[in-house]
Amino acid sequence: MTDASRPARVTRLGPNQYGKAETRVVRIVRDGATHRVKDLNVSVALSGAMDDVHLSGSNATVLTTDTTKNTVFAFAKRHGIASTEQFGIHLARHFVTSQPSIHRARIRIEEYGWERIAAPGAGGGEHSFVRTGQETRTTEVAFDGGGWQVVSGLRDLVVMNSTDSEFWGFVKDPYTTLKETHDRVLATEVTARWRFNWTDEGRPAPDWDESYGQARRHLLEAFADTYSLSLQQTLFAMGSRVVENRAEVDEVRLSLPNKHHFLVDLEPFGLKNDNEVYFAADRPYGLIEGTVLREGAEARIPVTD
Ligand SMILES: O=c1[nH]c(=O)c2[nH]c(=O)[nH]c2[nH]1
Repeated sequence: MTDASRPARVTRLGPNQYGKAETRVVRIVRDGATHRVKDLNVSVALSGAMDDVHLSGSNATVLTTDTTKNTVFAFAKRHGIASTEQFGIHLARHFVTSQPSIHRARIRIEEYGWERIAAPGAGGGEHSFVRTGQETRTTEVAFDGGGWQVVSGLRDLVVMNSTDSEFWGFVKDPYTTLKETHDRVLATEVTARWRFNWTDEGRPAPDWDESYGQARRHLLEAFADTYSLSLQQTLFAMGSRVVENRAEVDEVRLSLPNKHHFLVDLEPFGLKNDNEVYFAADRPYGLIEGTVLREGAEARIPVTD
């Protein structure tokens, strides 16, 4: 076929990545009779010289997704799981430095918490656990052979203030029916991600577990301390509290569904509702999202995911 008679190419390959998603690994550390549990959900995404596998079907540059899953399990034994961040760093470094075709690795990790059951019987406190019903800890580590980006966070952290929340002074148009309120319930389910300014292994890494615990504490304390005139204002206060108190964090991205609590009309029953009985609606919900940045820092956490 001559060039002139060859049909014009209408497609080309755009950005791509691959890897095993959601490898569930549980690592038990047996310190005598006292056991510790790390329970993770690890997703690996690799990218690099992967044109041929898409365009010609040659798999010569492909480290299989099955291998990436096996590596997660092997590294849980070989390196242990000191923290989600440290585990992600081990994995990302391994994939990028051991395979010439892999130029970038992104490791997402969710951690599910387990608490000891303090039963009076023998051994209960040492090897029996109950899943913490609260939040899930999250981490995303990205490495391109040069710099690191670590974004940690949490999701499903449900919080409520039963007062100290008002909402008034908003736009009224022909469709507005919402009543102004000077005392409402403010409840949300926090998804937070925060970006560390640590980018290279020449510098000491933060103490990941300490950082997580403190960031979580600051989010909760700011939620509780803020006399709220809107969930947007509370969002900014929560993100600011983390950035102001944690020098290792430059950016906090928050997604806060407004879990509306509507006062129930009890008049038909001859009862007065003095801010006591609410209908907790599950949908629709207002969705308040925003990023808080350290002065001079750039927004790098994606707005939508
Ligand atoms: O804190 C709030 N922010 C809003 O933007 C909003 N909109 C709304 O209906 N209720 C609320 N509450």
